[in-house]
Amino acid sequence: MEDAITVRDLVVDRGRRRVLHGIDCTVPRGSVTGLLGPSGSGKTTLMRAVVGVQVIDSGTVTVLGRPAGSADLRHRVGYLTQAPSVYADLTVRENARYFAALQGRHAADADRAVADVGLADAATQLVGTLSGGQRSRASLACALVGDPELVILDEPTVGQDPVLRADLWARFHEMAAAGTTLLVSSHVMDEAARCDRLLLIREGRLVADDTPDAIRERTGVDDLEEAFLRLIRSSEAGQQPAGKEAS
Ligand SMILES: Nc1ncnc2c1ncn2[C@@H]1O[C@H](COP(=O)(O)OP(=O)(O)OP(=O)(O)O)[C@@H](O)[C@H]1O
Repeated sequence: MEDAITVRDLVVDRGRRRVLHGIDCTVPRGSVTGLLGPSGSGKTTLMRAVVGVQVIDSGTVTVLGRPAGSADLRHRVGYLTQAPSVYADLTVRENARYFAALQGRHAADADRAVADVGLADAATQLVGTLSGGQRSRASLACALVGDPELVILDEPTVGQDPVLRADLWARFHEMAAAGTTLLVSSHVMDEAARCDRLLLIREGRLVADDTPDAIRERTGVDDLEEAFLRLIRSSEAGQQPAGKEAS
């Protein structure tokens, strides 16, 4: 089956600086792919290119068989940005129902999305009165409410407690098992092990594109943070960066 996302030789400059230096990667359908890397490494920029809101300098980004940003992808791709995009003067439920209506979905779909992110008890609370972590989950509910084929989540678990983080990751895997493709960014390496596949990015270059087990095997360590360090060191030493093609 064709991959959900195919990125070829993607180069992006932002503010006169090269931010992505020729990224090549694929994201298989029906999987949870983690986009991991330090702050400022280019994760958001790559996600913006996939969603089609980033001006690119060269290369191609193909999403669900179409050029990224194509109008017909609008309802097929969900995007959670780092800044919560919900209305502060509406309740959680009203927000979810509003975004559901925009996507031709029903109130029941909205209510399910709210429950899925653990906000059922806060459904009637104004978003403006929520904690940061709750607001981010309200935004997540709105990104998921249309049941998109591809979901791009920029650091969805920041500010969540460990139980909620575990619940959210379980929900992501349920969605993947039902056929949804998820690309999830994080700079917390302990989330890497929760992903089916990993894209490791550093300073705008891909350091690895593989499964967690393959990365462990290649580097000879179980801890993915240590594995990531070894991959960086070997790429800095001029060796072939680890990746699918290199294996
Ligand atoms: N609008 C902008 N103008 C100029 N430079 C930008 C702009 N947005 C981002 N950058 C730069 O591009 C680089 C990559 O940023 P990006 O937001 O993609 O990183 P990130 O990996 O998502 O970081 P974080 O984990 O902190 O969100 C950084 O050096 C950042 O300073």
